[in-house]
Amino acid sequence: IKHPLHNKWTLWYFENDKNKGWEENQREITSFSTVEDFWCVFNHIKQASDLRVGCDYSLFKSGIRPMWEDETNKNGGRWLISLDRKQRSSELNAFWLEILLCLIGEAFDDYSEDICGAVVNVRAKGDKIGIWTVDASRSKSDGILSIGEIVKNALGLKVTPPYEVHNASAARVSIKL
Ligand SMILES: CN(C)c1nc(=O)c2c([nH]1)N([C@@H]1O[C@H](COP(=O)(O)OP(=O)(O)O)[C@@H](O)[C@H]1O)CN2C
Repeated sequence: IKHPLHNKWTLWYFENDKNKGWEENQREITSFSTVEDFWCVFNHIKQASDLRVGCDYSLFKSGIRPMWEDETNKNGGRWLISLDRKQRSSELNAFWLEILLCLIGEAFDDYSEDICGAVVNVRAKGDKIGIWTVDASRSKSDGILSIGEIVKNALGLKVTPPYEVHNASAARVSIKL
């Protein structure tokens, strides 16, 4: 029998088609709920480092869309790991796989409930990995800090990455627009 995961997860792919809206460019690839099916999907698709710049992968709990506007994301935020260009060849794929395994393996102990998903952005200016949590308010700060600590240790980061609140990010975009 296959080994069931605690949650069902959905993998999304974002390709930057200028003729379409951002939301239209977010495409659902597939969902899985066993360890074996995770590896089938993961071994079948391109590595993050092989994606064209401007593309993303997102892995979110099924039912949560990989966007700020989703009910479950709208009050949340993300731990944001920004890589420099040379880390694409040396660490991007290893970091992304490590984060995926933390997610499906519920590595955040009793704060795994606060996890929505994770995003990897492949960008010319430097790749990014975001771990999205459900609520950025002070009421969830110990969960956020604990998740950040586990991510920092899992990736062996020397410095603690920043945690960004989505509505600030969304506001920044609207101001920029
Ligand atoms: C529903 N909706 C429109 C919407 N909902 C969203 O949730 C959402 C967006 N739009 N995003 C748009 O992508 C641009 C690049 O962000 P980037 O994170 O790819 O990073 P770069 O600037 O390409 O490095 C953002 O500036 C924003 O325009 C980003 N984003 C998460």
